[in-house]
Amino acid sequence: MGPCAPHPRGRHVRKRRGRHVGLYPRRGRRWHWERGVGVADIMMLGSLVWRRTASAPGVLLRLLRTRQPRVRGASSSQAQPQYVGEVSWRSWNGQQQGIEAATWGRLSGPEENPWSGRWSGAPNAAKLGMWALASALVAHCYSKSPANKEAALLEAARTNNVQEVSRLLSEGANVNARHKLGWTALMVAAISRNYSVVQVLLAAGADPNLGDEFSSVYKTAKEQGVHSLEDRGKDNADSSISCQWTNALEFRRWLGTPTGVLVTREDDFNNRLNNRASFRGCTALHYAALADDYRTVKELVDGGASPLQSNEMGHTPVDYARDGEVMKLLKASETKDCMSSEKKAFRVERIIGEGFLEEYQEKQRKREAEERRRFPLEQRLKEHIIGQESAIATVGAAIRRKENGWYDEEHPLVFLFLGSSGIGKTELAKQTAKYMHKDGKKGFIRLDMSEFQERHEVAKFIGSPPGYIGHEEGGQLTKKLKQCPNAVVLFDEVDKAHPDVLTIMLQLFDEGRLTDGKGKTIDCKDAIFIMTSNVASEEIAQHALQLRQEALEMSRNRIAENLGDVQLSDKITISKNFKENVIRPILKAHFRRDEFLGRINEIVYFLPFCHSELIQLVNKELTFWAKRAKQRHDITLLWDREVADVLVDGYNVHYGARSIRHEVERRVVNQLAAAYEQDLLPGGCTLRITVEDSDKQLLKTPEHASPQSEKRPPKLRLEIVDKDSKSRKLDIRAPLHPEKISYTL
Ligand SMILES: Nc1ncnc2c1ncn2[C@@H]1O[C@H](COP(=O)(O)OP(=O)(O)OP(=O)(O)O)[C@@H](O)[C@H]1O
Repeated sequence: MGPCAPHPRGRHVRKRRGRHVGLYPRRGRRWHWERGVGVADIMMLGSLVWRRTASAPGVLLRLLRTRQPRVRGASSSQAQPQYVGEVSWRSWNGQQQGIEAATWGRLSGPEENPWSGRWSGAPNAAKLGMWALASALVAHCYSKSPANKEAALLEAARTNNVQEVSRLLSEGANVNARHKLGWTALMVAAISRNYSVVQVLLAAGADPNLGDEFSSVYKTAKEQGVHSLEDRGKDNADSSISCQWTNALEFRRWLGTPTGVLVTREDDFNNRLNNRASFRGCTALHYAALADDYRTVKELVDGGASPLQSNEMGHTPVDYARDGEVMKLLKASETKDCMSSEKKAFRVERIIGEGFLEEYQEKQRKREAEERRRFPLEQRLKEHIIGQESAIATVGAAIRRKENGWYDEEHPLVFLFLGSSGIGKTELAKQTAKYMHKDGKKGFIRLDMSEFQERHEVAKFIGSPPGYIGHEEGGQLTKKLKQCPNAVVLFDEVDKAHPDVLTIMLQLFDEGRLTDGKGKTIDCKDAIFIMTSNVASEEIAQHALQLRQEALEMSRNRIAENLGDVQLSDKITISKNFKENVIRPILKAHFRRDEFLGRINEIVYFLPFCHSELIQLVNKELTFWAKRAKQRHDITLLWDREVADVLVDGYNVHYGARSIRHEVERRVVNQLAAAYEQDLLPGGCTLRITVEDSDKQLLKTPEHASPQSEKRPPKLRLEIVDKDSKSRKLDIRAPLHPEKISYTL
């Protein structure tokens, strides 16, 4: 590498000085070194060296060797730079890199660079001492930072630096550590076709069945609250030299400035993948198949990667393989999948034999049964659904029967979920699908039955017969069921469907199969069908509220009578009598056929929320906004216990959890947005939501039932918590009356 062209001087350059101090990004990933070395330069060199850990000592030594004494007397008028020396090393991307040291007259004068004056007067020993100190600092930082080891491991895996990978692993780098966007070193090595790195990583215990947490560029950017693309406009606003863009970007990355998700994915992982596609759940084997690299695929399969593992889209590695050797290998290993998750054995004997598949499936079944025992479905559902315990128990029990083989194999499971809007019917169906099909999207089919209200819309459901318009398209249900015959199928608002559609559904529930417009029969006895309806929701809600009231009064009476051991319980059960004498006649009148109701395995009742469940819902909503505030604006959001008591007042039995969400948006998020707009929220501040002191009294009245509280609900206000834990009220102006009224809801 020869001396590079000096940086052009002149006004244009002068304008840019503020951004590029000391080391100047140049075409071809080279960097200038200016003679007037200052603290900023040393820090930048430190950052540079830190990122290229393997060659750090070499860089510094060579740098010290090549440094020459400054040419005395150089002034800003002496424009010609003098070449001093250069250093080069293998960089993080395997390319030759270099620092070229040159003297620049423009910067050597003390009037332009105050540091240079000090440097020129300092003895050589002091300069060397400074360098030694800088290198010691860098080495210290490097040796202390475990995260850095992992970052270096990812980088070495990408650049096929086997020695560096081995060194880092021997120094204790976590072989399964993830990049901050979600992939592991094994995935990087697989997509980069670096099979020898794959070998080393597997031998060191890398788990070949970990799934990527990166989805698509846009989704990941949204999840992480990061920009999906680099902010080109801002960075290049005053740049007229297009060739500097790439290097300026890398310059920022070296300095730790956040870059966009797209750039990070392309630079740190691979730049040949479609950035719109979703990669969540892709294992190293998926990536090796995508890279079409036989040796890496073989290493991974031999090392215990499961060819049966699906990603979030439900695709296994073979779905990504091209026809040829890789495809053959994956297909062969699908039948003799040697995965052993218990032992994490990375060199597994190839077991070829007729009974292997059955043996593997039996093992898999046992593993799943064990997992179910340890972490039952009900428990998982309760993590996402507040209240609705009897609905969760009913669904959980039916699915347990099915999973353990205690069910009628000839018919699919059919549920009817009844209850008012926004109380978790759809959510329960979604979570059940997630449980049954892990993250596979195809495992959940949702059809809005209000789209099938007319007789002619039957064709949309199962597809038109030959000769009719839309025959080729197929039906909405049949098309999806074909892809996943054991899916969880949600028929939303089934009461709105045309009777002819109900007839088809009856056939489906009864026989467990369906014939589409093309005459093809789909067997779906293993599917789970869930219908939801708001029919009779008013009756159910009124009955539940009445039961709750009775239970409350009973408890109060017992307390008044001084009977010990009184427990206030919100749990109520809908009686069989009510179901038979009130609900069934309503359903019968609506669906007009007994046989349809007869094919439903379980009618599941969803009840209005009680007070404690409402408090949980409010806290869930506030937690959601607190996370957002932290991620997007670096604001810590806290709230007093009484705030939840105030917000539950927004509950409307007809809109369920949605009414709570809207109340939180109206009374809290509106205030936050207004305060933010009025620049009252400094970054990194702590905010507390409280009830106005004067209104706290209102909350002490049971259920806020006093005539006064009916007129005016207690007000909520925002306070900023200072470092000394003192709070001060925010004076937010109401947007409609910017001058006069304070905004307290
Ligand atoms: N019991 C609950 N626990 C937690 N969140 C809930 C609960 N019920 C509803 N939600 C939330 O409220 C929203 C609406 O819920 P969902 O779609 O399940 O309502 P639904 O009962 O199916 O009503 P609809 O008939 O109007 O569709 C969802 O975002 C859901 O997360």
